[in-house]
Amino acid sequence: MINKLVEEIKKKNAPIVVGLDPMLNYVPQQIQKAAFEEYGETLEGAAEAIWQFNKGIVDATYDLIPAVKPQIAMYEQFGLPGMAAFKKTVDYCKEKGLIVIGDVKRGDIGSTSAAYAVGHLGKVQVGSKSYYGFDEDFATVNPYLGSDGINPFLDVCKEEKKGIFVLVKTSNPSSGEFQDQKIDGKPLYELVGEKVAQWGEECMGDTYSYVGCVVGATYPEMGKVLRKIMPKTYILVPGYGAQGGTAKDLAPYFNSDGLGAIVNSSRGIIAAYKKDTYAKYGEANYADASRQAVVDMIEDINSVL
Ligand SMILES: O=c1ccn([C@@H]2O[C@H](COP(=O)(O)O)[C@@H](O)[C@H]2O)c(=O)[nH]1
Repeated sequence: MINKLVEEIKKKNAPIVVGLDPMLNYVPQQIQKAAFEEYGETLEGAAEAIWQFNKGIVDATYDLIPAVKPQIAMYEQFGLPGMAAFKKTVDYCKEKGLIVIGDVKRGDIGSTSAAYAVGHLGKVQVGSKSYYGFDEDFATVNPYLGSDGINPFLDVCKEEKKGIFVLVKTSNPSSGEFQDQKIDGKPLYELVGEKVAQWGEECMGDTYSYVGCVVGATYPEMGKVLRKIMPKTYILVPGYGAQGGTAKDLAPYFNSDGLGAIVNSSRGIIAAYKKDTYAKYGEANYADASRQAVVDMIEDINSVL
């Protein structure tokens, strides 16, 4: 899957991923109204509304982008109907030829991580049969439990030809509380980066490993150091746009081949119609606003490569 990700990024000349993080207050009134008329103001109604919203955005942008990153928390908040909307979104994006990065941030003791890996990337055995659960192409993984928590994901990735993105330096303001702490003079995020490079060596695609990492756009100096520590690791970069990361910060996340990083924007794309720049589209044409925001983001990122 890492080879396909690289191919699609090159083909579309778009090192970006659209984050499908639907909040109900981003969903235009006409979509909410139709969903609530059918299902009432219920969890089912909310799930239908976010699914229809996502579908509109995917239909308007899939030809421009290589990948999407649905954030599972935004679906989970609506309970089982929300999880069904997550699955529907994953399946629909794959039908449209998009690579799906499940932003699920899993990781636990070995046996539990194995179940997460099977549920999100692999197949679960039921008697003599086996079934895919959510079936994303990549999943984000929290490395805090160490190799025990990562290895089951690597096993499933090898079998299924899928991949993971391991949290190395997250974009949020308090990420330094633990991640920047020094151990024998080295910040923890660097130690995790070294470990990611090591895990990745035995999981190589053609040029990049299918063990990727997450480094926030909001910490460009650290991004520069981490790029060097993990030359063959694809970096998923959240924090562009709504969190303040800018294109000029991002050049050091890429390798000299112009590859090696994929930049995420969620609110900046899916709620573009709420921003002054795209207000002319209006709520009814929210998907057209998202398309224009994607075009602008691609141009912005490519301008620094
Ligand atoms: O370090 C991290 C890791 C994950 N995220 C996730 O990315 C998106 C960002 O959304 P925006 O609206 O573009 O800010 C969201 O799903 C986060 O959970 C992150 O921001 N930082």
